[in-house]
Amino acid sequence: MSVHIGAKPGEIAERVLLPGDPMRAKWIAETFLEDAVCYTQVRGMLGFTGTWQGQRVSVQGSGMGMPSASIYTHELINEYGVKSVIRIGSCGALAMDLNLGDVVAAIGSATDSNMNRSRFDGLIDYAPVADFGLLRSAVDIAEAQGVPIRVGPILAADAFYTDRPDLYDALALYGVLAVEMESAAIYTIAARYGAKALTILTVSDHIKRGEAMESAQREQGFGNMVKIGLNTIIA
Ligand SMILES: Nc1nc(Cl)c2ncn([C@@H]3O[C@H](CO)[C@@H](O)[C@H]3O)c2n1
Repeated sequence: MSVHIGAKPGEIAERVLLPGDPMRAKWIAETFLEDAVCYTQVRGMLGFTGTWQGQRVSVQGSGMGMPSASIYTHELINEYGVKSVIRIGSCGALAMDLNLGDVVAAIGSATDSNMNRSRFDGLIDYAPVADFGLLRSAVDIAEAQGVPIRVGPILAADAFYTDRPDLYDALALYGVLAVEMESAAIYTIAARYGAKALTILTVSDHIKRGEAMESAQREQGFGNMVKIGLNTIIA
């Protein structure tokens, strides 16, 4: 086992979906995977391995925020030989032409986190980006599933509650579609250690319009995203 994941070698598939919420990892495993087995309950951050269309896939909770997501991404790749990760989660929309329930694929991820700045002594703004092959597959698969998918840059923020909504307005002028809290770390660590990464999100809130999804809507909306994620990671 690694410091934060209680799996034995070989118990985690090379392809891993990363929801932030461990209870959503459980829901995905129980709803979509065949023969799902829980391989870790360390700190309540559940992980499961099963099969999707006959292919081994794992689903691992990452927790909220880049420090937590960094720990799980690092250990999955470096201790368990994971080759590709797809974050699936929720986001708050900034773009006015996005609506609740829309699906977004993050081509890149701006961040206010210091985690990347400190990697380069604050001298270089590293650009965390998605793996192109996973992104292309996700777009093709989403279209085949009849689910429109919006591709663009997002913001991975350290704070959920911000005092600076004016900065979000400025980012929207540069085409930033939405806000979440993990993608920049997942992209950076996957690139650093030679794995592929993608983030697919469902718009659960509209920050500018002050709208939020009802919980029932969330489950249905997330189902489309999960299927896109599963079909993409085995493609
Ligand atoms: N900053 C932020 N803002 C909004 Cl409006 C969000 N909507 C969903 N999330 C995601 O959901 C969790 C916070 O509820 C985080 O993991 C984050 O990635 C959001 N994170």
